[in-house]
Amino acid sequence: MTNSQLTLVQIDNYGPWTVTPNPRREMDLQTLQSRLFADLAQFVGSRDGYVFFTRFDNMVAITNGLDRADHALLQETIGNRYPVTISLGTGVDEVPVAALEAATAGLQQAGSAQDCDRREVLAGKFLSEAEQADSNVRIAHFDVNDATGKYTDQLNEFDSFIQIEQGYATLMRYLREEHGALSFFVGGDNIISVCPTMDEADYRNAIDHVETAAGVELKVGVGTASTPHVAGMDAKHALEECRHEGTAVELGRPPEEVDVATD
Ligand SMILES: Nc1nc2c(ncn2[C@@H]2O[C@H](COP(=O)(O)OP(=O)(O)OP(=O)(O)O)[C@@H](O)[C@H]2O)c(=O)[nH]1
Repeated sequence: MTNSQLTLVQIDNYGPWTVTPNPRREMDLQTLQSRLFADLAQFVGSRDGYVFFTRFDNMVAITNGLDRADHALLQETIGNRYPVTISLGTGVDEVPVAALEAATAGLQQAGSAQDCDRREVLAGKFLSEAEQADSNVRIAHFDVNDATGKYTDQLNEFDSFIQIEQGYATLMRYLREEHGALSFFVGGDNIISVCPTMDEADYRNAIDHVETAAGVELKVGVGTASTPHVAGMDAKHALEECRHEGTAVELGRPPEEVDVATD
């Protein structure tokens, strides 16, 4: 079955820290945030998960394949190396937004993001070993058609950015509202979504909606597997098939074929 295990990563009491004893230099905060994201990407990615920077003070990870001990180790290693600590909330559901709601509830029940005594909370449900073996996560990798020719080589960077961001904003809202899928901008013209069970027409409707509402043309490759990395790789291969065939939507291979592949 499709089952997403999502983790909300929240920097503890970060707002007050950024201004104590005085407001800190903005580029120092940006350095800390991007290094923390890089360390999370390394830790989660090496265990075949995905993490997205979202607002940097709060980040969202897809953690199918990572258990409670992995999460506790992540908190320990960040706490040892950074001037801030992180709380982690987890949730599991067929519908990604429901998994994130559950993950969020665990942290919100433990206190506010800005409580000075709420630190390193680890709350929520994890897939059991048996559930992990029986579950698949679905990754959709969206890409703007000919972003280089239409935007990068034609417009200044800010106007290109507006186009890409408008496409992203339209897609993220549509998939969230229609399907409970969660979409994340990952750089360039790429958006990665964690999705519940959706068919080809659902993806096509999403792409049509973005073209009509924002004037941005997308294509998408979809992968389904036991971990985000394996599902995401199959999505990338499916996207290459879109490029090759000139199609807008390619659903990858069935999970039983994807999970035994070595790429
Ligand atoms: N995060 C991420 N970014 C990528 C990936 N592939 C390409 N990009 C980014 O996307 C930008 C545009 O590359 P493409 O999407 O290949 O180029 P395009 O001009 O849109 O051409 P087509 O996609 O073939 O229509 C690159 O400069 C990269 O920044 C990827 O797999 N992941």
